[in-house]
Amino acid sequence: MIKLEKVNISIKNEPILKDVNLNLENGRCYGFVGRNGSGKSVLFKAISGLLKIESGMISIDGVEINPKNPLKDVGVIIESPMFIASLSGFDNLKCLAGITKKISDEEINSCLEKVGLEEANKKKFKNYSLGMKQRLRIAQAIMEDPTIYILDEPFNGLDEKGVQDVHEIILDLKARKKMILLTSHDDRDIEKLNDYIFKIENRSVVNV
Ligand SMILES: Nc1ncnc2c1ncn2[C@@H]1O[C@H](COP(=O)(O)OP(=O)(O)OP(=O)(O)O)[C@@H](O)[C@H]1O
Repeated sequence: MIKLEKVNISIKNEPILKDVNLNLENGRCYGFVGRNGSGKSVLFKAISGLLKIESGMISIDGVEINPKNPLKDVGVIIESPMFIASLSGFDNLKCLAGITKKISDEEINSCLEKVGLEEANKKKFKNYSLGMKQRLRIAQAIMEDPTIYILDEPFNGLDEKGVQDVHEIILDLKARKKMILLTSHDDRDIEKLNDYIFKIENRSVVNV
């Protein structure tokens, strides 16, 4: 379980989130909504351990998460990962998979297939369209089959088929009892996929 207790976050002395308390359990999908700039990405970065909080505590199963001890076993889409422009989609994923050496080439290919990039996986990343880049980010987040998924706007730039593919991927993750944190500006994604919805408003996170 991921727990946030009285979490306060400021960036450059500007308070962004105040007194956030959350209990996030395995096997659930949590949707976060809120206006542009309300703090969704900042919250996701803090939960991932990519950002230092001002006060309070973020923990997983009792162990503190912070930039010195970031969340592990997690697939993250927050900022653009550093894909290499001159490499194909497959080679980019192979490079990243090489860090942990957990998965085979076949598993990478099956992931590319899941996100609908089987045809394009030999094209260089620099020649990918916006939607293809987003599909590759999703493949990268799911490829090692982590337990937790932190997906900030995973539907950005996707066409209708792409949105449908990612819905199916998320429903499959839910069926396999993964924890998913999700943001989307489209209420249809949020309503279809999430068990719980939180709104970020006036620096607070409230139940919807
Ligand atoms: N690196 C940064 N430096 C300064 N301010 C920042 C930085 N990152 C985020 N912020 C500020 O934190 C606030 C929350 O930003 P955040 O990106 O979390 O919003 P969001 O809810 O994800 O918005 P959107 O829906 O547009 O993606 C904004 O006021 C933003 O300007």
